[in-house]
Amino acid sequence: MLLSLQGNFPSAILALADGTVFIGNSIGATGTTVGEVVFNTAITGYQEILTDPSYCQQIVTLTYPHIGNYGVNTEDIEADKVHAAGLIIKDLPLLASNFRSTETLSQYLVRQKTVAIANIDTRKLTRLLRSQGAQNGAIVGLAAGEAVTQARIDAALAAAKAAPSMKGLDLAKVVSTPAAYPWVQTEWKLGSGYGTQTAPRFHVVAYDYGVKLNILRMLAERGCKLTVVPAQTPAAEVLAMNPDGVFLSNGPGDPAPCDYAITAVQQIIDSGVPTFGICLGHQIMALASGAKTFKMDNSHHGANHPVKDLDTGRVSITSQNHGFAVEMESLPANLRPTHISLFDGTLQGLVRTDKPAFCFQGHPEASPGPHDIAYLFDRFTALMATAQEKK
Ligand SMILES: NC(=O)CC[C@H](N)C(=O)O
Repeated sequence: MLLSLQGNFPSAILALADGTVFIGNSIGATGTTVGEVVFNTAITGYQEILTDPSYCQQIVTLTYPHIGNYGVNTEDIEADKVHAAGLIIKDLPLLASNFRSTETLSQYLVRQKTVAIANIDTRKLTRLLRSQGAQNGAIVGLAAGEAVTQARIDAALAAAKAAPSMKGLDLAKVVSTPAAYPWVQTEWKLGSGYGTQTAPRFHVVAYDYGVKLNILRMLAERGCKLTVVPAQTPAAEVLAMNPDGVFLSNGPGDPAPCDYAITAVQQIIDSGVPTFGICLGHQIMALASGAKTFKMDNSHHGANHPVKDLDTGRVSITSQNHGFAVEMESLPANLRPTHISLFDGTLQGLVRTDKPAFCFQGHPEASPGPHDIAYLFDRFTALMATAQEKK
């Protein structure tokens, strides 16, 4: 299979900022892409990972060695396009087979103009990233017939070294929707596909910092009709919609420079409207409450991360995708930790003790991943139900 893959696909170069070079095969678009190289340990869900807007300006390595075997379909998307800056895999099976598949991973990557490399030692790459921390890289996908030359390798290395650091980058406003839109689509079910929320109990305004669609679907499934608004929408505009709750989405980049979001979230929480944040939304809620965030040495990307609920002792296996985290030591008196990672002890969940607001660092919407911690969505609807009773 390896020989056949090499025969059918042009060459590609992966260069890291530290000077490491891998040569493999181009299985996506031709051209050069740069970004922060991270590894994700999920075994399935490559289409959801590629379309997750939180991967903007990141090149994703999948540690599972066979990627592409069930093809690509029109439904398993977390946004309307691929957001990852590039893809690195070991082996692309030559046969894609699934009843929902409409094209192969390689065809999809070409159509989405995503540069991708296969057939490199992803275990070696992962060990390098794991021991030295995340670093920038470049993939060069060559055209058929083009040879890997020293000049091309040098150009790839130069591109990797010139890529901007993720620290200090505000990408939420880059990927956010340009205009507000309504959302009523519910979760996917075998046999009927996605459904529609026709009898909503709550109106939720969702800040789109790069929202994964399955979050919106899981809220709609639980009785919410949503209005998704651009990242820079002022709090006054959101509160004027008289929402039952406000949701703060996941998103790419560093949360610290997102001053517009931090200010708006401060005002929203102060107003007393129930608020729930996921991932970047969790980090923004923490910053808006006076805590600090930092860039982690070893970021979390996978679908098997154990997280402990400090209130109940319950351990959930969770989906994760973050490179920044909230500093435990920086928590003000009105922010109480509710969840921690059992991998490295970092903070995973927070609740405001003075307001109906809470947040989670991982991904309760999974997609891909387990649904152990979906109970957080029910916690949000319960908060909104309590607030409605008081009205
Ligand atoms: N998935 C997310 O929302 C990621 C949040 C942030 N960009 C981080 O890397 O930590």
